Amino acid sequence: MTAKETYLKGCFVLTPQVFEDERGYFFESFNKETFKRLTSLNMSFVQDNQSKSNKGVLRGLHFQIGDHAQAKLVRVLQGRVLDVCVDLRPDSPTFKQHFSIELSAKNRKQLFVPRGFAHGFVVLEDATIFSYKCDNYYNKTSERGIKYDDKSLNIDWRLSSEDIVLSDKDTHLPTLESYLQ
Ligand SMILES: Cc1cn([C@H]2C[C@H](O)[C@@H](COP(=O)(O)OP(=O)(O)O[C@H]3O[C@@H](C)C(=O)[C@@H](O)[C@H]3O)O2)c(=O)[nH]c1=O
Repeated sequence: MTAKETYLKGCFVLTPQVFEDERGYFFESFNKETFKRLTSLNMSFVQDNQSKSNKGVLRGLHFQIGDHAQAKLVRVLQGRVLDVCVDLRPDSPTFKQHFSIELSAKNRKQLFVPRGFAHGFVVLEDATIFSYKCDNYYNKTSERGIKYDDKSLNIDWRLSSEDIVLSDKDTHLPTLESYLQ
């Protein structure tokens, strides 16, 4: 496994070491000790989530607030996404800046999204299976979000808005400016 910190402090891209042989492949998708050695973070993940979506589905930008804030370790088991996280830590030098990366079953990359970030992804292939670990439990009343096409964030989602499929909830998310007020 290798880990590279992005320009957003505490946000890492991880790439596992893959062992291939005549049977197929093997890799450690998460190892608490290795993760700690590479990132200096002693994570205790408590919930694993999985979702399946077709091309064009965009989930995000989501986060939980207060004591229910979540760090997430995200990856793709099948297919391909463009994954995006936004630094919403008011005291961070990169407040309101975002990082995006293609995650796929092929590249096996993982993104570690710290607490205090919004997170979302757009699916680039049908039947994409997305999987993530969270260090805090789901709490419905603490859920918040920012609209994916927020003008001030100016995220390049690669797909045009006509090709993007949102949940009803995600259609009605506020802009960053109105959320911060
Ligand atoms: C996130 C979540 C949802 N649910 C339920 C609520 C709802 O009925 C159904 C679908 O939920 P959502 O529409 O919120 O699912 P989704 O839009 O996939 O939400 C996820 O998006 C990505 C980008 C994230 O970063 C995640 O943290 C999470 O917010 O699943 C849980 O039971 N546990 C959970 O942890």
